[in-house]
Amino acid sequence: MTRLSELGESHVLERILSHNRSGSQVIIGPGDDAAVTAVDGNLVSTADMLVENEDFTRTWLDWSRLGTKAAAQNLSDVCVMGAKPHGLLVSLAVPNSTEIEDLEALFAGIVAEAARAGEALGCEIPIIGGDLSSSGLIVVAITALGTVGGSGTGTAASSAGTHGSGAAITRAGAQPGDSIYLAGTIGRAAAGLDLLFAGVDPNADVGQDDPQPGTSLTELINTQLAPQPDYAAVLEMRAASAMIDVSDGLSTDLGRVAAASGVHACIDRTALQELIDPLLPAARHLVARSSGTQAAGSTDKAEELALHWVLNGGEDHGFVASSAQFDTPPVGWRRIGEMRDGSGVTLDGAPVPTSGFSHFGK
Ligand SMILES: Nc1ncnc2c1ncn2[C@@H]1O[C@H](COP(=O)(O)OP(=O)(O)O)[C@@H](O)[C@H]1O
Ligand SMILES: Cc1ncc(C[n+]2csc(CCOP(=O)(O)OP(=O)(O)O)c2C)c(N)n1
Ligand SMILES: [Mg+2]
Repeated sequence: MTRLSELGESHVLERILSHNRSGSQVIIGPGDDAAVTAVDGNLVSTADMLVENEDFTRTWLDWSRLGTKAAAQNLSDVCVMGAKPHGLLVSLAVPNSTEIEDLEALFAGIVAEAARAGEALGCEIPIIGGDLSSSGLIVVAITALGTVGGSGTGTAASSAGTHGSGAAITRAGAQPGDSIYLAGTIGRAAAGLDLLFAGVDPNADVGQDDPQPGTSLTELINTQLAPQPDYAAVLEMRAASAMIDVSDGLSTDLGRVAAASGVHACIDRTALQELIDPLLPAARHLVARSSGTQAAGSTDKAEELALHWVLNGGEDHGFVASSAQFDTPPVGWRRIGEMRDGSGVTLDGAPVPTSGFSHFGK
């Protein structure tokens, strides 16, 4: 085990970049003052960071999964714009005492998730640069770059894209009459976070003899620690009027689409039941732990908690899109409601308050 303080910056860089892959669009990669890439189309850029104690804690820290999460949260943002990613800039601040093997695991996690996204989207996504610094707290900040509107480079065709968005799919194109679709999951990462905060043993018996795939306690925790967005689903959503990545929770993120588009998003509770039911064993377990009993009424509380996770939990990086172009949902998507005239978000007609995550608490 070698600490970064024993190696110095250039050797650290050499070790971590040994995990990187090349990309055919890279003209100048890591090593010069800036990277140069050949792009075709309009540039799409996004940045998201993971900060220790705000987005993860050292107690749960697994460096490889931290890399997965940092890459996933950025790649999903590029992808839901209907763009194809072509490079990542990775900026890291870590303590001097960090072991190089851990930093290598972080990089390998980023590279592996970029490869998974690249495979789904038919592109190469190398790390093209970044920055290193030392800090008491761990910060992983990634900038992801992609393009839309080139000669066949976008991932999805947008009906909104023709109206001044450079072929990108924005939050602002939803129309009354559009169906609302969800790809991937919502609620699992939030359940995982509550399990982690409660210190639940992932192997605890919660009466799930045969859990649905992805919903054992371990898998819920893993969705929080290393989300796996369904990038390929975006390729199936060929005619989205609006699209967003659910990072802060459905209530907040669908609310953003409704506000930007000037429509009312009506969610159908029946459609959410398939997302709620698999979370009930974890919810019952947490409710029973906090009340110390299996008291009557805890079933209602568990249902309430599972609905809360589904409505307000982000971080699975599910995708929400609106479109009027499909009779049946495209592969990988489920219909969860409809856009109407008006404003705000409702669940079976009842207003859904915006209760998703906000860094500054409000
Ligand atoms: N420090 C900043 N400087 C400039 N723009 C920012 C900054 N932080 C956030 N934004 C922009 O505000 C918008 C909302 O940010 P955010 O909620 O993080 O979006 P997302 O959920 O898609 O990551 C994004 O377009 C983002 O680029
Ligand atoms: C230790 C810890 N506390 C709280 C959370 C919950 N949390 C942190 S960030 C976040 C939402 C997504 O993060 P953000 O930076 O807002 O991503 P963006 O919306 O910018 O994509 C949530 C639910 C967490 N994952 N870990
Ligand atoms: Mg962000």
